[in-house]
Amino acid sequence: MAGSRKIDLAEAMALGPGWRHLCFVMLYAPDPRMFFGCILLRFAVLMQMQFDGCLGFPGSFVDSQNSTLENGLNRELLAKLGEGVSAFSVECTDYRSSHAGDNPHIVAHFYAKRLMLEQLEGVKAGAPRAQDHGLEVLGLIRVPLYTLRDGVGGLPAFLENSFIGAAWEQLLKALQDLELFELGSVLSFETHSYRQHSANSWNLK
Ligand SMILES: O=c1[nH]cnc2c1ncn2[C@H]1C[C@H](O)[C@@H](COP(=O)(O)OP(=O)(O)O)O1
Repeated sequence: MAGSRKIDLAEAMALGPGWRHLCFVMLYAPDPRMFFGCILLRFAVLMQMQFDGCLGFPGSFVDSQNSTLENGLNRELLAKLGEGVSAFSVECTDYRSSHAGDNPHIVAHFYAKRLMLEQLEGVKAGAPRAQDHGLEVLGLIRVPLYTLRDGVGGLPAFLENSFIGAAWEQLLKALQDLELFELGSVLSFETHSYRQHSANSWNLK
């Protein structure tokens, strides 16, 4: 979906039945714990490993004709992540952005939902019992929001993985907008991941 444009929700919903709606969500929670006794974890941010080895966010196409996008997304989360998601619901008032691409006619909606750490842990604990676990979704991944002393380990190395669709851009934009991580320290125009993804950008500005 290269060359997509940012649109607001009302405009997206007025596009008509020829358009399909993709919804994904980044679940995250403040995490005050320390890693190895010296690395502050800051936030727990969840992504998932897909069946094809790519990293992405939970979600999929949702039916926008018979219910709201958020209801469709919440049902999808139940199938992909299991009963742990019944402790909350994603709402249109949460962090959200929408991008429309004309060929094919798809609108991609990306949400971020802030949870309490216990809720996030509940999602992780329940995921192995979800309907799609082990088939489409191989497991939940925690995004490392730190850099190791070598300057490579942690988030910079994580960003070199393979990501599906616009997941790489969505992750970075959300980390930046929600001020979960200071990206300037890990992302330079020289990095492989930056060059790789900016060439296939969804222009998520
Ligand atoms: O996390 C994501 N962020 C952005 N785009 C994504 C993400 N995960 C998948 N995708 C893209 C890839 C495909 O173009 C569509 C649909 O993927 P999926 O939900 O796997 O749909 P199917 O069941 O395969 O139709 O979204």
